[in-house]
Amino acid sequence: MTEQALLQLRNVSAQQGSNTLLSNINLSLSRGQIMTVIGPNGAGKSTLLRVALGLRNCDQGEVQRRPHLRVGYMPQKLSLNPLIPISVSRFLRMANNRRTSIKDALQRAGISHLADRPLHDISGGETQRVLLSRALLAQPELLVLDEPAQGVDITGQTALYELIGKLRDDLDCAVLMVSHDLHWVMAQTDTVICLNQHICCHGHPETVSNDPEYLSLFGRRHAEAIALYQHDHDHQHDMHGEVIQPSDHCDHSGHHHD
Ligand SMILES: Nc1ncnc2c1ncn2[C@@H]1O[C@H](COP(=O)(O)OP(=O)(O)OP(=O)(O)O)[C@@H](O)[C@H]1O
Repeated sequence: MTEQALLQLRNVSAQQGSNTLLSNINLSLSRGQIMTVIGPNGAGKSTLLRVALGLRNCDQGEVQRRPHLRVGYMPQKLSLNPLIPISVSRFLRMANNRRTSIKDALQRAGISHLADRPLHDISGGETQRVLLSRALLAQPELLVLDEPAQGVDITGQTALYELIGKLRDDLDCAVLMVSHDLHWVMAQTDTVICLNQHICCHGHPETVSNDPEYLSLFGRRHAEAIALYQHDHDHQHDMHGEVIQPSDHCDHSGHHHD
């Protein structure tokens, strides 16, 4: 593990029965870096976050986190019994590993005004910010966000992603995030990982946007996001994400993979 790295995955693979969820994943994340994982539904993005956090074991390879690393995790879903009424601050008081005050976490997430509101009465976008503030309670050096902007309207998405950038600056933390918002990803992320069980391509957003596999996965759905980029594919995936036209492929960061 390099000195600056907070998190490193080496040759990580994960299976569920006979299904391969992750195959030969390598990544390294340092303080101050925003790394965004993109990929189609079922590509293994949430699994990758969970393996990185140690919430799920990998079957092969190695996951290293810096010792005593403070991590804040915002999961994809909030699972709470809707029959139990609970205020936002009470919900936050239930969090383990609190290193900062609830007031501070709410304020950083821009939702101080929601402290006494019932959790079940707030909007989807507000709920996302509550989950973000819960992740901030750990005073994280690594912030792990699984689709933070889901259920948030377009204006709210921009504000939320700007907030994530500001948190990175203010806390000098690393951010590992899953996002489907390619416009934002391409504009603001330091490193993009394009995942489809294996890492199809990775690197600076502009480089990834030029990668044949990125275009193959996202070209149609996000035509405007890639309008600037035009080139040929060098391999394709079958419906299980397997490469069906393997070729010696360069990932644009100087590393070759199959
Ligand atoms: N515990 C589990 N048991 C069985 N299958 C699982 C389990 N966890 C994940 N999977 C399967 O692994 C695959 C990857 O799931 P994962 O949630 O990591 O994908 P994702 O890229 O985050 O998808 P999405 O964009 O839809 O959220 C899916 O096919 C999913 O059904």
